[in-house]
Order: sequence, then C-alpha cells, then structure tokens
Amino acid sequence: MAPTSVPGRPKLILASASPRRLALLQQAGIEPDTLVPAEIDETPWPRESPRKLALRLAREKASEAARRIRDDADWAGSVILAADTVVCVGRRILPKAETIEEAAACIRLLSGRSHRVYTGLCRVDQAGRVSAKLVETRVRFKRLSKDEIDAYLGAGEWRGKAGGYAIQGIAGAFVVSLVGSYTNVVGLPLAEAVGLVGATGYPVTLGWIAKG
Ligand SMILES: Cc1cn([C@H]2C[C@H](O)[C@@H](COP(=O)(O)OP(=O)(O)OP(=O)(O)O)O2)c(=O)[nH]c1=O
Repeated sequence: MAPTSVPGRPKLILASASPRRLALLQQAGIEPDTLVPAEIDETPWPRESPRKLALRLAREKASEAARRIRDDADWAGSVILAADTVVCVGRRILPKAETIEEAAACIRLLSGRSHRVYTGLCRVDQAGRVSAKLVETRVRFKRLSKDEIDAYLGAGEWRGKAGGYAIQGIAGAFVVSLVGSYTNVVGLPLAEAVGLVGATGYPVTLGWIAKG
C-alpha cells in the first residue's frame, strides 16, 4: 500500500497483525500509515528468561518489518514500532494458547496466584536507529472454580493470547490486583509506546488536539 504522506511528519509503520495493538495506538491518537505484520519464530531459546524473550522478539519483529520495506522507496525513512507480550509464572513462560488444552493448563496455573506480563517494545527511527524498552506488569487472579474455568475455556477468548487469557475480556473479572501498566497486559504499553514514537519527532499530541 502506498503511504498517504502527511507533510512534516515521518510515516509510521506498526509491525503487527494484532488488532488490539492497533486499537491501543489509535486510542492515543496515533494512526499508523500501514501495518506490516512480521512473521517470526517465537520459540523461546533454552533457558531464555521471559524478559529477554519479550525484548528479543520485539527486536526481531521490528527488524523483519524493516527488511520487508527496505527496497520500497515509498517507505524509506519511516518509523517502525513492534511489540511482543510474554506471560510468565516465575521463570516459566506460558504459551500463546492455540489449543484448548494449552489454555486450560495456563488458566489452572494462573488461578489464585500472581504472574508477570512483559511487553518488549522496539522502535526503529527515520535513520534506522533501534531503541527497545521492556515494560512489566504484575497481575493476580482470584482462585477460579472448575465451573469458571470451564466457562472461560468454552468462551474461546484465550485463542492466540499469551498466557491463555485476555484481560480486556471476561478474564478482566479474574483480576484481583494489577501493579503496573494495564495496556501493557493487553499488548502495547501506551505511555512507553507513545514516548518512543514521540521521541522521533512524530507529533504524538496532534490526534488528541484534532479530536477536541
Ligand atoms: C495477556 C494478554 C495477551 N493478549 C494478547 C496480546 C498479543 O496479541 C498476544 C501475545 O502475542 P504476541 O506474539 O505478543 O502478538 P501477536 O502475535 O498477537 O501480534 P503481532 O506479533 O503481529 O504484533 O496476546 C491480550 O490481548 N490480552 C491479554 O490480557
């Protein structure tokens, strides 16, 4: 897709297929010029920590998007933003649930205890300089009954979600405490993402002003 350039600001590429990440950016008044989802292998390395994994995958998504636009003059000098969200209990990294069995194992593990959610953010600026940031949130779920777990699994909201749940849906009712950024858990910590994009000279306040 050819960019509709806005004079005086760089073009912004969101390296993501996640509708939630797009919606969060839009919520902050930032409208990416295009989406370039980066298909990468997200398998953790042996003994890789959750923090390192989230940062590494965010960097890989950003550099894969940069590689894909490299030969397209329309997108030269664009700012790229990528993110990766990892859910863990201690050092144990939970999968992005693709089957009901995986989701069930995640939800049973999370029931009645605290876990951490890390999102790695990576931004490539107009000059190709890479900057990354890690954001951490601690979340505690109430103890879930078998009926609650079965109902949650039946609802299907876990599909494709790190840790087998989506805080922005039914699982919001499981949360008894949250320390840190809520938007980080949904997949894009907004204060930090807006900061990274704004540091490139991208006018991050214009959307808010325009909305009145
Ligand atoms: C914990 C949690 C995760 N998630 C989602 C955010 C991410 O989309 C997903 C984690 O997988 P990611 O690999 O971070 O992202 P993705 O594959 O969905 O999208 P892309 O790589 O194209 O940007 O889990 C929620 O939506 N709500 C939650 O509460």
